[in-house]
Amino acid sequence: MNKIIMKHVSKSFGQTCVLSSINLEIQEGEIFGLLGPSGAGKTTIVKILSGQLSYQGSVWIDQQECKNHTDAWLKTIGMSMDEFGFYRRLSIWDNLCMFAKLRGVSKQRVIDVLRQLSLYDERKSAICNLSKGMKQRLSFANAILHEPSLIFLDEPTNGLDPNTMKELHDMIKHLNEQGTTIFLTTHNMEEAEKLCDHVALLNEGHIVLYGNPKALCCQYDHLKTITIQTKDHQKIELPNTANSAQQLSDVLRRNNIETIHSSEANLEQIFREVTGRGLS
Ligand SMILES: Nc1ncnc2c1ncn2[C@@H]1O[C@H](COP(=O)(O)OP(=O)(O)OP(=O)(O)O)[C@@H](O)[C@H]1O
Repeated sequence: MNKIIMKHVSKSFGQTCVLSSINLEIQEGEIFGLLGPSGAGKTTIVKILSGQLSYQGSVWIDQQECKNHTDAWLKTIGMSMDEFGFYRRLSIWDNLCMFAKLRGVSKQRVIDVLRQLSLYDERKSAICNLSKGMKQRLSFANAILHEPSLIFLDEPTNGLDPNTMKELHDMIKHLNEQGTTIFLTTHNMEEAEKLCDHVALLNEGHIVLYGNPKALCCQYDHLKTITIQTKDHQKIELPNTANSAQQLSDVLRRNNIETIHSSEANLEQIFREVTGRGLS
């Protein structure tokens, strides 16, 4: 069943068209990744879906057309965005308790979530003294506090070190296993390949590609490569096609191979192939 449907959604700021006739379907219970370079329009889509921006076209969430997002509906979604929306001088505890009260969530649930995200021992720290990773975890805590069925995560791991990123990925997967639909944006293709059931690539306000990350990588067969490290320390990269057979057999005949491996196309290469540009 579809959790979100977008039909011909467009958005302009003044004369500038930022999104052009976006059509998307996000299934209930999946992790969906919206990928694209800076300025592609990812945050604009999240803001439209979460009722923060007007738009042309139509959006359905849970089979209901979203023209006016009611307060009751807003309680069914969670959001973690770059602008954290916390009071910087207040503590983790005071901030979360305030949001909990607004959503009718118990203090026990605040304690449970803080423990789950390893923030309980830091609960008295002011927001302005937190590291980037702690702020991301806190933002995530706030998004899941009221146990929503749909969560928007806008670049949840941006700027995090690999360990903190892995922790957050585990939390996202855990939440998804419990049935929560996750809509995340990222420019990190590796993250998308690891986490997402489906991805859409957004470029200059258009969806240029949609699919399951692994299926897309198989589909772009001609981007597969063979990498050979020779005994005399040369690195040879060949496309994984029949045309490379001659070169490969030459190296083999010379008995000059130290290591050899083949690799599938990745989303970064596919994006470059489709748009003619990189992601950063
Ligand atoms: N309120 C606004 N007024 C005018 N232009 C805006 C507004 N919000 C976004 N834009 C413009 O819309 C375009 C898309 O912005 P958006 O933040 O959606 O991109 P993004 O893909 O999320 O980028 P990033 O990865 O850098 O966050 C950008 O050119 C941005 O400057």
